Amino acid sequence: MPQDRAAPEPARAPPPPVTPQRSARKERAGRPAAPPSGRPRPDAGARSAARPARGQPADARGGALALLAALREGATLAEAAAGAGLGQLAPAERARAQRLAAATIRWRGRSDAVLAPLLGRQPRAEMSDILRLAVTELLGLGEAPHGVVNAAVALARGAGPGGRAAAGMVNAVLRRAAGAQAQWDGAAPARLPDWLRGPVARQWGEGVAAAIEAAHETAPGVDLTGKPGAAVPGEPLPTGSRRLPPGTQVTALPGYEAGAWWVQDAAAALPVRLLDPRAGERVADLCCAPGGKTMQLAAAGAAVIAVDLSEARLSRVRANLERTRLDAALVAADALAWRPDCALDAVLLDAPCSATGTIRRHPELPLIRDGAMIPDLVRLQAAMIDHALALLGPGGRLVYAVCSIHPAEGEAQLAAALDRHPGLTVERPRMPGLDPAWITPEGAIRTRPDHWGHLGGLDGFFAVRLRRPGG
Ligand SMILES: C[S@@+](CC[C@H](N)C(=O)[O-])C[C@H]1O[C@@H](n2cnc3c(N)ncnc32)[C@H](O)[C@@H]1O
Repeated sequence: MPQDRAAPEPARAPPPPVTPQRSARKERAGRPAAPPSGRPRPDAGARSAARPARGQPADARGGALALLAALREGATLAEAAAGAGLGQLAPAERARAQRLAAATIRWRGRSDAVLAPLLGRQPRAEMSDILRLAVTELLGLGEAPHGVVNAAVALARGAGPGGRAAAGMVNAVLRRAAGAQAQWDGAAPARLPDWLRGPVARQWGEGVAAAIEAAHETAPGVDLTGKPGAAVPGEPLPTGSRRLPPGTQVTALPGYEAGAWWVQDAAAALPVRLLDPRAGERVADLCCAPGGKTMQLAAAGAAVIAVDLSEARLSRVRANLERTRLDAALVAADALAWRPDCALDAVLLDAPCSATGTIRRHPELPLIRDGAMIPDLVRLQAAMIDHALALLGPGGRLVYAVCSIHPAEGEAQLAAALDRHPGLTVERPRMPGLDPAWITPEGAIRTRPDHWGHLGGLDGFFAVRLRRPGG
């Protein structure tokens, strides 16, 4: 993502887990983890765009184009960057390539508005990417026109058959685009895709849909959650998290080595605060990786069983627990098949979802998803809620959460769960710092990317605390 950091534990999974993952994977006995383990920054100066050798990007611009090409094949930016897309680029160039690609996607509404009147007909995809990247650099990042235009022309020339002919068009279009700052500034942000915009606008109105689109143009800051009493760097946020500027390198900050805190969006930190775990309580974190919420639960002193389907992703939970010297029993299992040996006091279900609340950090998501997965996700979430409730003792509590702004995964999911489970009650949030406007009429927490605009926004999340009857 645009952040130039060796993200050791992002709050959310880098590739948004939009596909329901279920398999008849054999349950493995839990064992305790080993005890003590942006707005994209303007880049200085245009650099030369060397021609890629044998398909490998030669510099950050070539890398950005390789990432944009991978998105057309359905990859996320993180997947593309982790794969072969960036070839042998040095770390600083890789980071710059990622920032450029993310900025190009984030601001595509503006670059398309600038380019549309300058183009006779739509160029092929590679040329469109070269043009959008260059317009983003010129008008979004304020880079020097001659360097940006020369680099784009060189990239166009090297872009396969027809490249030499297209280079003339790229040159002419960009020389005119360089003077279109007013069109850029006045353009609308990229629209949400219809499959998401429709439900969002029906739930909260056209104005909110537009505000969310505007919020998606801003790269998120880096939020930290600390252990109780720990000194945590960054500006304090009302809900207890701390915020650092986008792109902050966290590994050099005080407290990193000591494991005093971890990276977690302020919205992602709310579900565990809503659950309010107590020392000694038996709590399951049913979809735990990469472990931001597991660490919160463990730091509160709960006896945590952290379950995830993916062994590979569980290894990140293990590494995070080691660094923070926190403890949880890790279980690789399908949450729908897993059962503890005795009833639980509480369950945190941070369910697989469309991840549409995280478009600020995954700006490519609207380009690579078509909404077809929503019904399957809703069915999986409902089955997980039912199973999670069955794991609780009488009076036990369940927090259901999703990093989604699709109401089918949040508000409608809650209504359906209450219909299926007579006697189940919603417990309204009582945490400090919560904006009362985020509490729904039913008593759930609903954050959206357009909230906290004055503080830099936060992810879209839905979280609700449910209590089983009895106890
Ligand atoms: C939204 S992420 C969880 C983020 C995590 N709670 C955190 O705060 O760091 C969803 C997780 O659900 C896991 N998952 C998906 N299907 C699952 C299933 N059937 N059983 C258990 N875990 C599952 C995925 O591997 C992914 O790690």
